[in-house]
Amino acid sequence: MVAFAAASKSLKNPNVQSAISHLFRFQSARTLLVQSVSESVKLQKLGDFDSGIWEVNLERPSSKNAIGRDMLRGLQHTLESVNRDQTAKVLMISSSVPKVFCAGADLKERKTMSPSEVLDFVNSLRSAFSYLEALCIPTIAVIEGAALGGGLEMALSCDLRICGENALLGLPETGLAIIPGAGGTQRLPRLVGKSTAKELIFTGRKVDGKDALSMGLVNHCVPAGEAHLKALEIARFINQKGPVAIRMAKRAIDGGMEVDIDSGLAAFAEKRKPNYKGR
Ligand SMILES: CC(C)(COP(=O)([O-])OP(=O)([O-])OC[C@H]1O[C@@H](n2cnc3c(N)ncnc32)[C@H](O)[C@@H]1OP(=O)([O-])[O-])[C@@H](O)C(=O)NCCC(=O)NCCSC(=O)C[C@@](C)(O)CC(=O)[O-]
Repeated sequence: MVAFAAASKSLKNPNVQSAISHLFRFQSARTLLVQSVSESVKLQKLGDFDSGIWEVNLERPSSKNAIGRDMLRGLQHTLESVNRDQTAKVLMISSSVPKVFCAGADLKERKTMSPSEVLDFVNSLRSAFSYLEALCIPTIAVIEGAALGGGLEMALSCDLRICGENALLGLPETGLAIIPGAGGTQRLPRLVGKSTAKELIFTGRKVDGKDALSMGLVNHCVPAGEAHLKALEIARFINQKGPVAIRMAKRAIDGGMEVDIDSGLAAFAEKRKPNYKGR
């Protein structure tokens, strides 16, 4: 009884609380379930106190996670199952291929496609990224290494981006005589400003993690190899909050950014979608 009282007293000590939260922060996550949606896309659900944190893992080493038709289907099915399941609270998107997040569209497969097949593919990729952006729960892209072309466009569709210092981010499409067709021309300027986005897209320049942080392209840049840990730390903070409040906050921010502030607040207060004026 005396020992119990002493233990509960020490639990109230701020130093002990801080040590516990430090331990909690660095405790590695336990994966409870791995679902293989396609050969190159795996869905992991973390367990124990991380229950609610889900992770999409890109795993196509032969092409540095370049997205072809099969991988795109896997991604679409995965995102749909995440959106359907009320137990999912936060989604991380990461790569199990060293030194790369995603190399963009599969350019080898592209060579085998007819012009109309290319058009269909790019439309589907764009829709998949819009679906990702509109997912009802927060999403975090975990970027170690290259996130290029469609790979960066996927990360831009997430709510947060965490990268390692070794990251290489860019939209090199104009060098291939195409444009970033999966939303990069729209999402990059909204994040870093019109002029910086134009410079990056016109020149195809690739930036490292530190530069990406300084231009607001990522939320955090951490030492190489630590992006996953940082993302998990943030996912854990989100996971402790009220899930309905988090979903509503995401809707309010995303919906409100499209309209002027008064319309955004009115729509939120009346629990309706904003009335968009004009096109
Ligand atoms: C990622 C690094 C830095 C790794 O650089 P690295 O580690 O030096 O690896 P690598 O360059 O030796 O590549 C390893 C293997 O991955 C393949 N690979 C690599 N990337 C792709 C790809 N995209 N498509 C298909 N295969 C790819 C590459 O061909 C090679 O295959 P192998 O020769 O061993 O058989 C380098 O490989 C690289 O720079 N890749 C190209 C990145 C790029 O240009 N991405 C833009 C693609 S276009 C796009 O995304 C268009 C889009 C989505 O916006 C709109 C649209 O669809 O039209």
